This record gives sequence, structure tokens and C-alpha cells, in this order.
Amino acid sequence: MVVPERVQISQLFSQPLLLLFPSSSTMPSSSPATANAAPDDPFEQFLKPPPGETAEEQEIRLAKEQEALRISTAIDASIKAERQARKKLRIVRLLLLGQSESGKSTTLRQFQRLYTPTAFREERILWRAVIQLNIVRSVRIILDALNRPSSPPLSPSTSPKSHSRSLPNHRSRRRTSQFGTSSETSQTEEHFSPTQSGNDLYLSEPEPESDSEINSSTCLDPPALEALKLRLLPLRHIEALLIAKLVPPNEDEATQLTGSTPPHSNYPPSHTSRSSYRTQEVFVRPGPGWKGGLARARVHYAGTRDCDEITSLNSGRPTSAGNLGLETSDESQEVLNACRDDIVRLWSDRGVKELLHRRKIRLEESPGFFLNDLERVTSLKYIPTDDDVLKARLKTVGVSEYRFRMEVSVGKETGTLWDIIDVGGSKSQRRKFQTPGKTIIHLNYICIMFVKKHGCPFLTTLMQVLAEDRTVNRLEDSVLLWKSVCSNKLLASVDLVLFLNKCDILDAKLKAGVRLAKYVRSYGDRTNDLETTSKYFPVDESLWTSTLFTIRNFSSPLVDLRSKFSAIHREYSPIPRKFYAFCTSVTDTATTAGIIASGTFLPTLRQLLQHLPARITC
Ligand SMILES: Nc1nc2c(ncn2[C@@H]2O[C@H](COP(=O)(O)OP(=O)(O)OP(=O)(O)O)[C@@H](O)[C@H]2O)c(=O)[nH]1
Ligand SMILES: [Mg+2]
Repeated sequence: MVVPERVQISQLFSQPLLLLFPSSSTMPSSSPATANAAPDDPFEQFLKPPPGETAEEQEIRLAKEQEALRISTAIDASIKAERQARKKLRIVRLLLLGQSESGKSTTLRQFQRLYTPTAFREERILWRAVIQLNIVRSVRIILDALNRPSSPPLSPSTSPKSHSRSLPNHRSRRRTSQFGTSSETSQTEEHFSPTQSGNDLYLSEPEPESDSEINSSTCLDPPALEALKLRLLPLRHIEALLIAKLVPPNEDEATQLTGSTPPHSNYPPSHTSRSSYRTQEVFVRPGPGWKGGLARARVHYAGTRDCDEITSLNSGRPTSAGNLGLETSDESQEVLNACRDDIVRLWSDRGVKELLHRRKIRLEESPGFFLNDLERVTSLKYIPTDDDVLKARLKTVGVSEYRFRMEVSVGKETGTLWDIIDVGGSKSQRRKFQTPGKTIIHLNYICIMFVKKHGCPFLTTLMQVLAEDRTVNRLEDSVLLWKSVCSNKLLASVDLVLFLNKCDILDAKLKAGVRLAKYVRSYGDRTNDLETTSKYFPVDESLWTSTLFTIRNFSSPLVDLRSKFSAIHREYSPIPRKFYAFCTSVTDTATTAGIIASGTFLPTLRQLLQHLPARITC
């Protein structure tokens, strides 16, 4: 172990003799130091042999003194070794900034998976509750869509049969709230908008290609659907239970919905308005509150920068934490397991799929989507896989600081201490980070900036607005954030790494046959693959200044997005510094690990790691 265990040192100090000989320069009474001491020196008086000491007592005393000296010398050597180890210790500091849902926390989890695999494995079970909540939320979104009092007119392609079947309540003013409880509403017809909540629903321009996804043969008639909704009622209880489990008792903010929910309500209200529907994401503060004691052993929050904590990061970890929860009964898992067939029936129902499609709800592309894995994730013995943990959605609130030391198995960077700050990406959260006095910017941090590049479908991301401020376009918001990071004087000496994340979503779209040229006329007959489209990201200059823009903008000349960000970086950086940009898909464990192995993933960080000067931080 590079750094000596603190606990051992404190044990040594607890030896009473150490009080007599606190350092190697303090010699026993017979030493020259004490011999030269003034006669009234209290220390000298203290060290004097007791009057009338027998030869046997003297022998014991001298033996004790020798032992104390030995311990003292060992402590000195240990402290020296610790100092040297600290000097050799490489610390990589990252600050993760970017929009909400851009993948910052997922990247953090990837770092943990790759660099501290044992700890990551041990914590997987703790993510089960988050995944359960993600599932419940997906079901709730479907039910809310079904329960909307009215719906847009059906497309001609939709059969009359499916119309009458899939919209059992929609002509009535009576609505059924989430998980099936009925209530009156006077709500008028509303069309869904591009973003629905803290989690986007990835709504889109209608895509004919999506019709192929509606291939279910099952068809629930209205009474069957109503009965099914009733059977799903226990999920309501489970949602409340999960929130109670994940959120610390004194945590108001965590359950507070930006809609009309009272702070202490553990369950969101019925979605009777567009705004409440839009803001229904329940979020919890990642950390001890939900990870409990296990996380407390290694998760460190802003403000807790004690060296002792750093050195004890990997100590005291339960050895079988990965099995935690399996021995105890898990009510949520049991309920989900019991509801599994009904959820599958609901999700695979043709009428439901048509309704979601008409309402442009792309649930399967929204974060924390597990409805296609129900058989596995609702089984009673389910333990989340690495991929599941990366896919799970847990919104970050506030500023969290994570420190972990690379495990031996990782390779040559073993022992490197990672210090990663993850900042909640919604605008309100970012403000906290920027508030004077609360700012936590440590020089030499590498700053990673994310842009949710290609949400789904491709063009809609450009047209997406922020959930919290619908006048702000997502890409434009990213640009503004990028400008503020580049021009930040405190970060002037920090190299910037830009991740254009979620490229896999665009890739999947292209592979599924979505032709970019259909949306971007100027794309012409260029190759319809990820590489080519990534280079030709359609951005009109007006995008950088306007708040809202329309599809017309996309027919303008194509601009390489990376070049644009690079240009901003050059223009706004107070002093010249390095800039790196990568297209990433941080949820992809296989390719990410492969890329790391090949040295192309985060080459900047690896380089920096190799050339990082020795540094003592505390
Ligand atoms: N398909 C795909 N999904 C991703 C990728 N990166 C992240 N996600 C998913 O996107 C969702 C949001 O990711 P987070 O890491 O929670 O986003 P964040 O930036 O931390 O968001 P805030 O905490 O709100 O600031 C999660 O469900 C992830 O699994 C990616 O590269 N591809
Ligand atoms: Mg986050």
C-alpha cells in the first residue's frame, strides 16, 4: 500500500510511551540532549529516574524507553514514506459540466467501472432501486398518455378499429390519473411538445420508419385496458416506497417537483396540466442518502476535502456488498415481478404503441428505459449488470465530488487518485455551481464539457428546448455554457475536453434507415453513416444567436460542430490552452473499454496522466 494506513499510525500514537518520546530527536534520559538540559527543565525533571529506583526497575524503564524509541523511529519512517508516496501520487481532477442528461454522471460511472471495478461491482445492487424507479416512471408515462383527456386526430393510416380501441377515455372529459385512479378534469386538448420533462421523451417529427416498430399483434379492448390499469395500481405505492428509500428523510429538494408538488409530497400529483407533465422527473441526490453506509465509505462531497478521507477511500469496504439486498426481501422487486406480465402487455399493446407514436413519445429512447428487459430486470434475483447501471437514470442535484483510487488490476495508472466533480446539468443546478462563494473550482482540473449531440431523431435535438426554459434551444444553451466555461478566468489554465455524446443514438437511427438527407436537403447524397454525418452537422450561424429556430435553418450550409466549438474556445479562452473534442457513447461498455485499451479514448487524459507532475493536494 502506497500510503500507510491511518489507523495504524493512530494506534501507535495511542501508546502511552509515545507521549514521553514524541520524536526520534527526543532521547532517553541518558542522552546528551537531556544531559545538557537546564536543571529546572520540566522535561528533564519528568524524564529523571524515579528516586530510589532499583536496578530491576531501571532495567524495565530502560527497556520501555528503548521500545518507545523504536516505535517513534518507525513512526518517523512511516510519515516520511507517506510524504514520499504523496509526492508520487498522481491526482487527476475532472470537472464535469454540461446540460442535464448529457451523460456526465454516466461518464463518472464509466470511470468507476473501468478504474475501480471491484467497488463498482459491489455497488451494482444498490442501483436496483433506481432501475425500479425508472421502470415505474416509464409505466407512468404510458398511463398518463393513455389518460390524457383528448388526443390529436388520428392519421389516415391508423385504422378506425385501433382508434376506438386505443383511446377509450379520450372523448370523455373524465380522465384517469396515473395508475388508474379516476378524476374529473376540464383540461382542453393539448399537443405534446418536444420535451416533456426533466427527462426528455425524445419527441420528434413524425417518422414513417417508426411505424415498423408498431408490430405488436396484441390489442387490448377498453375494458381489458381499464382492468389492467387497476392491476397496475400497486406501482403507485412502489413509487412512493422507492422515493422514500432513495431520498434521505430531511431531503426536501430531492423529491420536489418543479411543478405543483408540495415539497414534502412523496408522490407527484396527477398530471392535469402541461407544466406538471413536463416536470415530472423525480430526482434524488446521489450519495450517502441512497447508497447508505457503503457509499459513505468512498463518496466524498464538496467541502469534504480531508486527506484522511482520501487515504481511507478504499479501506473498510464490505467484502460482499454485491450481495446486499438479496438476502432481504425487496417489496418493490416483488411488486414489479407480480406486475411484470401486465406491464409487458401494456408496453406491447399495438394500440398503446400507436398512441405513443401519435403523441411522439419515444419512450424507448428516453433515459432509464428498461421496458424491453422486463423479464430480466423484474426477476426476483435480479442484480443490475454493468450496462444496467450505466443505463439507469438518476438526475444529479447540486455538486458532488467523487474520489477514488485506481485499483491494481487496471494497469499502469494504478494508484492514481481520481477526483471528479459532477455538477447537476439543469440550469438551476448550474447556477448553484456558479454562485459566488459556492463556486468550487480547483485549478488544474480538466474540464469536460458535454453536448447532447444527437438526441433522437437527429434533427429534433437541434430543435429541442430545455425542459426548464422552453425558450432556450438545447444546442444554443450548450454553446452559451461552452462560452462561459471558455471565458472563465478561474479555469483559464485548465485544458478542455469536449465530449459530443450519445453518438450511438444517431448511429442507430442511421442504421435503422433514417436518411439524413430527408431532413437536411443540403446533405444531398452523401454517405448516410455516422462518420459522414458527424462531420457535417447542420448548424446555421443564426443558431448561435437566436433562441428559437425552425426547420428552415437546416437547409443552410453545413458546419462542422467540432470546429465551431474549437473556434469559440480559441476566441474566448483568456490564455491559449489545449482543446480536444470527441464523439462518444459513454453507455457503451464494450466499445468504451476497447477504445481505452487501444488508447484512443481519452488520450488526453492518459497523456496528462503520464506527464502529470507530482503534486500534493492537502
Ligand atoms: N444511448 C446513450 N445513452 C446515454 C449516453 N450517455 C448517457 N446516456 C443516458 O442518458 C441518461 C442521462 O445521463 P446522465 O449521465 O444521468 O446525465 P447527466 O448529464 O448527469 O444529467 P444531470 O444529472 O441531470 O445533469 C442516462 O439514462 C444514461 O444512461 C450515451 O452515450 N448513449
Ligand atoms: Mg448527473
